[in-house]
Amino acid sequence: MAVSVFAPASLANFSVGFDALGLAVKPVDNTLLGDLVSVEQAQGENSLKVVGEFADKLPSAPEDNIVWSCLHLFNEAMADAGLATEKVTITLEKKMPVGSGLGSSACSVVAALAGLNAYYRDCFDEKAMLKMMGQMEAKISGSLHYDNVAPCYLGGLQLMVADEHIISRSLPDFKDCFYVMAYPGIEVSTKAAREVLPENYCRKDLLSYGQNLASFVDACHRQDKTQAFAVLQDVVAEPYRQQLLPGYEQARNYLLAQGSLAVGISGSGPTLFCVCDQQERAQELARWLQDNYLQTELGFVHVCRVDDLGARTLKD
Ligand SMILES: Nc1ncnc2c1ncn2[C@@H]1O[C@H](COP(=O)(O)OP(=O)(O)OP(=O)(O)O)[C@@H](O)[C@H]1O
Ligand SMILES: N[C@@H](CCO)C(=O)O
Repeated sequence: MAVSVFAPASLANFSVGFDALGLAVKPVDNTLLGDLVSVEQAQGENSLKVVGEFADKLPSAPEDNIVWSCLHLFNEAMADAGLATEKVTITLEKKMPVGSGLGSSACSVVAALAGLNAYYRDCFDEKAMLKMMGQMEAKISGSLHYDNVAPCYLGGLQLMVADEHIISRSLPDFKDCFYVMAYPGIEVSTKAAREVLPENYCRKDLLSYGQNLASFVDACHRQDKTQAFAVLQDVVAEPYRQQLLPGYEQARNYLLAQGSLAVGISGSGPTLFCVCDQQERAQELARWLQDNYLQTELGFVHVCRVDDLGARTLKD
């Protein structure tokens, strides 16, 4: 039996929750923005085939692909649980640009691990899976943060909680909002974007950070859109990372002047996101970003909604 799992793009940090908030997104035109992994029984040894638009951006040796590490981690977990495994052929359809700020590695990790779990008829529960996903993200980015893998796996808006037995909780999101995601077509590695951040923050920023995040979470629970987007300001990463994003400041100023509810950096960038509550306005801003924010022919812009489903098995 072969299984195929799709894992969607995500917007980590959401400006106010560095390493602590993440939102899964899906284009309104039904484009599959994310990675696809299929798992089937092998004739011989384990193998990994990589296809798709961004396949050539990944290391050529299968052992250097994070999906291969996922297979090893999953097989170890099966062995520890006293469960038998088979040799498998894995196909990764790499639809996500690498180093994009859209959670590209998370898409591969989540699709691979969820695909393997589906293949073995859900041997592991959600928490066990999330822990493995976090471990694989940490291997790639050098630090443990769940703000891409949790929304990508579980869907919706996720808040990372400081309890390793829970890891992530769903927050109520704003169903009438559109998220315009503009990927400029250049690569910014998560590691490099973390290295530009200061070791220490001043008291003023610390206080703003706590207040913005708390106000945002409160506004989500009360479905107070005005408060939620009024406090969506990033004092932790954006001031230091915007130097890595050509044209970011100009685009941000334009989009806010045109009535966007909020503008920010998706994950570690270079993707920019802006929020609108009218689809027509979102489409207009998407066209502007297409003409003014993209740097190479690899760039794209999508008008998205929240993806409530997260990783899902696709039927043939
Ligand atoms: N299947 C895979 N998908 C993505 N990156 C992979 C994969 N396998 C190995 N890599 C390597 O992992 C690194 C991913 O880097 P990084 O964390 O900056 O990217 P990312 O996950 O695409 O970022 P972002 O979360 O900003 O989209 C790259 O060096 C890439 O070559
Ligand atoms: N929270 C992480 C997300 C990386 O995709 C960061 O901003 O470094």
